Amino acid sequence: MTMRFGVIGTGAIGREHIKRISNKLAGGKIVAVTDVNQASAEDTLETFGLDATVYPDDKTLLADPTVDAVLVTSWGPAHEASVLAAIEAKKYVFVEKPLATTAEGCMRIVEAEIKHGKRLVQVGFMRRYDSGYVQLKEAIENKFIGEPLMIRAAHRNPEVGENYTTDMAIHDTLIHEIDVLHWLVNDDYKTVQVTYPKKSKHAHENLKDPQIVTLETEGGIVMSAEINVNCKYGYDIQCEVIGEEGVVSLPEFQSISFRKNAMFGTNVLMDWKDRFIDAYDKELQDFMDSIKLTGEPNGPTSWDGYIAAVTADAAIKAQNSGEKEQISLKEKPAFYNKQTEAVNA
Ligand SMILES: NC(=O)C1=CN([C@@H]2O[C@H](COP(=O)(O)OP(=O)(O)OC[C@H]3O[C@@H](n4cnc5c(N)ncnc54)[C@H](O)[C@@H]3O)[C@@H](O)[C@H]2O)C=CC1
Ligand SMILES: O=C1[C@@H](O)[C@H](O)[C@@H](O)[C@H](O)[C@H]1O
Repeated sequence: MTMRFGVIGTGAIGREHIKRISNKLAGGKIVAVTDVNQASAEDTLETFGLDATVYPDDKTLLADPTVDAVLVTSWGPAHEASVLAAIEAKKYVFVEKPLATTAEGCMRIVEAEIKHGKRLVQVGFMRRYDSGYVQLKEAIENKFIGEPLMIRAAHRNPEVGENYTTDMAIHDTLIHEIDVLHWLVNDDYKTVQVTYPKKSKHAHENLKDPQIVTLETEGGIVMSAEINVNCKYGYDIQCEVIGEEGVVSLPEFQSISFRKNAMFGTNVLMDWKDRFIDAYDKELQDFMDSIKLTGEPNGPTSWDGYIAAVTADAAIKAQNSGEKEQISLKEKPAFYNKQTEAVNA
């Protein structure tokens, strides 16, 4: 059976997902779109050849009985209201990060989902579907490097606009490391601290860039993540896990090597859209397939969105205090333990 999607937010990533569902993945179809910029929503019909209805807002789109699931790809501050409305309408939801911009907002979604009684929501933490990170996790779980002790990560963007602020380094950029690093080692965060190296001359006046975020887990693993969003040379994601018996590293993005003009080299990507293209495909294919198979999505949960929000809040506090800040999570509801057991069974 085809899953009929409504799309809330037809900007950069909304369009990427429309394209992959329409042209690349199996079992999905876009039947409805909306955007506060109505012209953008209308434009997707022609650009992607969609046979879809354009709605004025998320509420009217959700009232369409032909919509089985929604993609929430609007701006972060709009996510919570659309996700809660989708749960109320009993529709499946694939929501881009962040699930909500506050921990309290994420908790409202968790509570609504639990009240509904089965999982409806998947959060777009696509790195969990990237084959490089999956291989790292397998190596850690197979004890290939013994117990993991430390992680060194880097998240580098070529440049950011004037509207990118110091706290966005945490809730827009580091949020991917926050999600994937604790998942890799299956441990909970305990503390976070932020330090600022010498400022890059490419960072605009009010932006502190680069930043070093140090996360410590309950099990004592120390993770150092460099956020460097004006590195100029490319979009570069690094991750090295240092264990008692060895070290494993995230593979470089595959590209041809070249010999030319007395140089030997390889290309570095410039755009986030290309780096995790397979992972974006896999997360949405899994969303559709697992709902068809089990009636519930199988990927990152609302609880994962809550963990990321609490950790990001503590990291923003640490940006301002310069101190080591505590990360305090509420107890995980049994509802999400049950889901994890079912997935692992
Ligand atoms: N997983 C990933 O790697 C990435 C995730 N994202 C996330 O996806 C979301 C969207 O990001 P972009 O596409 O880059 O932003 P964008 O600014 O290109 O697009 C956002 C769109 O949402 C629309 N919008 C805003 N409020 C709305 C509302 N209440 N209802 C309907 N439409 C609304 C805007 O008019 C705009 O067209 C963000 O939360 C961002 O963090 C973005 C890029 C990569
Ligand atoms: O999610 C993303 C963007 O919103 C963010 O701005 C970038 O820094 C990330 O690399 C990208 O994956």
